[in-house]
Amino acid sequence: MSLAVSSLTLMRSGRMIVSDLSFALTPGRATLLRGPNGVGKSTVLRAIAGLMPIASGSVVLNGTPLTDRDAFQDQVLFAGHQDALKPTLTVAENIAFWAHLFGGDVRAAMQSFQLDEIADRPAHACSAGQKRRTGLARLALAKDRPLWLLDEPTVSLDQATVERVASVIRAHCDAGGMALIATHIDLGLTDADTLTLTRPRPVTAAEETDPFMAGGWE
Ligand SMILES: Nc1ncnc2c1ncn2[C@@H]1O[C@H](COP(=O)(O)OP(=O)(O)OP(=O)(O)O)[C@@H](O)[C@H]1O
Repeated sequence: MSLAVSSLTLMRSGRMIVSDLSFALTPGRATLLRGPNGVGKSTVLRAIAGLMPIASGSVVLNGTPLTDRDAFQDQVLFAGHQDALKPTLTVAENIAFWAHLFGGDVRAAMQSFQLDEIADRPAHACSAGQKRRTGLARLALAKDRPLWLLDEPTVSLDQATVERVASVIRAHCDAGGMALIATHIDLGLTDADTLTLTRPRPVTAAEETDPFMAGGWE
């Protein structure tokens, strides 16, 4: 059980964002993905989640390559900047919807993120923090997915909920899971590993005119 990322290169709109990145995650460990704004943290998480193409390199999770799309993604939970809520559905309905996808216990997920009080509120009528808590209830549903990819999971959350999220991540890792977390906020995961991204070298004139690179993907 592991995630192995080898020589990963990622492009956005013809610009090289990440160059030749290699790292491995081992079961039972959380890794904080660090680096300044715009360095590519979300890009790395989205690429591993299969949400954007990779230019070169390989990503293998528990022996399954990223290119084996369904088998790979069945092992991954991605929680991005957006809360992925359906605005007209209530909080409870949104969580029930995800439970169809991930399995898990809707009531326990709601309790875990203290959502009972707002269970019947349409998502569009929730505050930013309530939306985020609802979105994070996916963590309680997707316990069986070994790899969690979390992009700034605690933005808009109060301190108590930040600690709650940290304890859910800790429990996931204690059960043998892996988590890769981009965050500018201290989650209190004192024993987590750290992976710091730095900017790739500037794009050369030759690369600028290369038709493959100039094409872009977005
Ligand atoms: N949709 C897009 N199309 C093209 N380029 C993009 C797109 N989204 C982001 N980028 C660029 O990709 C680079 C990496 O962005 P990314 O969001 O991965 O950074 P980040 O490290 O997560 O930043 P932050 O800490 O601000 O969240 C940035 O230079 C950004 O301008």
